[in-house]
Amino acid sequence: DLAGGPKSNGTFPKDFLFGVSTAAVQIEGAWNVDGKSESIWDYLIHNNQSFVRDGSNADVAADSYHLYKRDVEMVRELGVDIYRFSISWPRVLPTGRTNVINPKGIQYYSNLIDELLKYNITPMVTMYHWDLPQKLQDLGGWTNGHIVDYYIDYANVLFQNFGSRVKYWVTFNEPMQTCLEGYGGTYRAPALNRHGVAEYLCTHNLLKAHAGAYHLFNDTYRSLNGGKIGMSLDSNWAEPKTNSSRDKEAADLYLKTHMGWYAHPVYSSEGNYPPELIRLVNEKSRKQNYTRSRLPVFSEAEVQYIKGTADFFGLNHYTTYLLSMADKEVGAIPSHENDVGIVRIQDSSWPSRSSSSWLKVVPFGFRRLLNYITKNYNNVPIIVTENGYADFSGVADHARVSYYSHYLNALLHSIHEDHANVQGYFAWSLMDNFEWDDGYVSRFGLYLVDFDSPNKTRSPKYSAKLYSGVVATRRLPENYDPEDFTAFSS
Ligand SMILES: O=S(=O)(O)CCCN1CCN(CCO[C@@H]2O[C@H](CO)[C@@H](O)[C@H](O)[C@H]2O)CC1
Repeated sequence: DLAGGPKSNGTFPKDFLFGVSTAAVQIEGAWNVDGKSESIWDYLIHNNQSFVRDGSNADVAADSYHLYKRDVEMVRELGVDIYRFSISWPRVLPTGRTNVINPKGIQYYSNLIDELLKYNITPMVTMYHWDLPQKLQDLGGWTNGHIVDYYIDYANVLFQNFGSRVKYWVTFNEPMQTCLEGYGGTYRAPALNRHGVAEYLCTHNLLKAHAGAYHLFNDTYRSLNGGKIGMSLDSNWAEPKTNSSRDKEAADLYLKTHMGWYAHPVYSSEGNYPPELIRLVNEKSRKQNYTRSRLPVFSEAEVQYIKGTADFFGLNHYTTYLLSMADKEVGAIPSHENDVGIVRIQDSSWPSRSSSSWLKVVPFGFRRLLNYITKNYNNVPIIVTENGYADFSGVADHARVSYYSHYLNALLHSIHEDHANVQGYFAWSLMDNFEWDDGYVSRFGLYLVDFDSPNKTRSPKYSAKLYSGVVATRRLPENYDPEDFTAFSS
């Protein structure tokens, strides 16, 4: 049964935070306007025409750099409490370093924050949503240990300029996408593809950078301004392919070596990388004649420095996979995939019809993942910072209405029956935007964007009405049926 349970008659608590999310590269445009320098995404897309499915780029995107007041108006129309957007490092620090602080970059984000506060909407800032300044990538980017200090200096500029008005901070959006797919693969910028080595160096430095920003916030800014800081991790739910103990082991190992790769060092009571990952990479490295493991080692001091560096667990969730242990070598040698040795598929019976081929509709997976996090990370406060559905376009988005209804129903069960400490939920995304390698083909917005119109006209889809209704009433629509997946049948 796909549903996350029967129709919940629970309601969302009064103080439950409903929000909506976006990211700089995907909405702002103005890629080289008013002093902004090139990000690794500008560089990748401009130099690899075939990278984006529709040959498009993010040079203008939804032009939010100029249209942010319309964006805030949409946030108001949805009636949500909080708006999660990201700050572009190369827009604020064009050299990547603090020797040049771009006043027009600071001004843009200051204007956006003031516009939100004017209408009593709480800003949530994602400090890094994949857009490293290219000038820092030229120095090795996240594989260069000095990036830790460069990021902490960048964080300090944000806390100094916006800390009195911003109360929710996310240090990194989906670090695994940056490291595993960007440094260990070609799916994300900088598409370095040094699998087996660079994804581990990237993660090692990124976790130190995250901890450095947390301690700076905690030691210097929290007493001044209050506020909360965390990280947003992306995770699929991992269901065993069969009931065999090996498949159950595979599902558990997947969560430990993907989400846990970042969650164990920060949110577990022991800290450090998950023991399973340490063992697997050590064994493979030895067989491959490396003198030392390809997984860098945290000193005991570093383990303690990184442990506990978050006030909440940010979770980005979309879909579910079926897991089994590989019975032969998988992936490139060396690679994280080969080190872990797991095979993941999706059940062909799961409803999809999404423009994003990986997005299958599996509400029970959301409930089980929230349960898993609650059980394995000491009932940590969870904020779902992204959840949503992609289609090819149109305002009569019945599939997206159904997706949100099913996932919000699963969330209600997770809160009321499973007692997960979920404090907020953000829909991805406020509007259609640049969906990375999918360009403008795959659309996630609650608002449709007409990218051909000069004003990038935004219009509410049916799902905007669904979502604003849930926010206002704190419950699902009366006519919601958890067994109804007809919206996904082609
Ligand atoms: O099975 S495959 O390996 O062939 C492809 C699976 C890739 N998924 C894609 C979604 N991603 C997290 C989503 O990524 C997030 O969600 C949004 C929608 O994508 C993005 O627009 C956001 O910027 C991003 O934060 C996790 C990995």
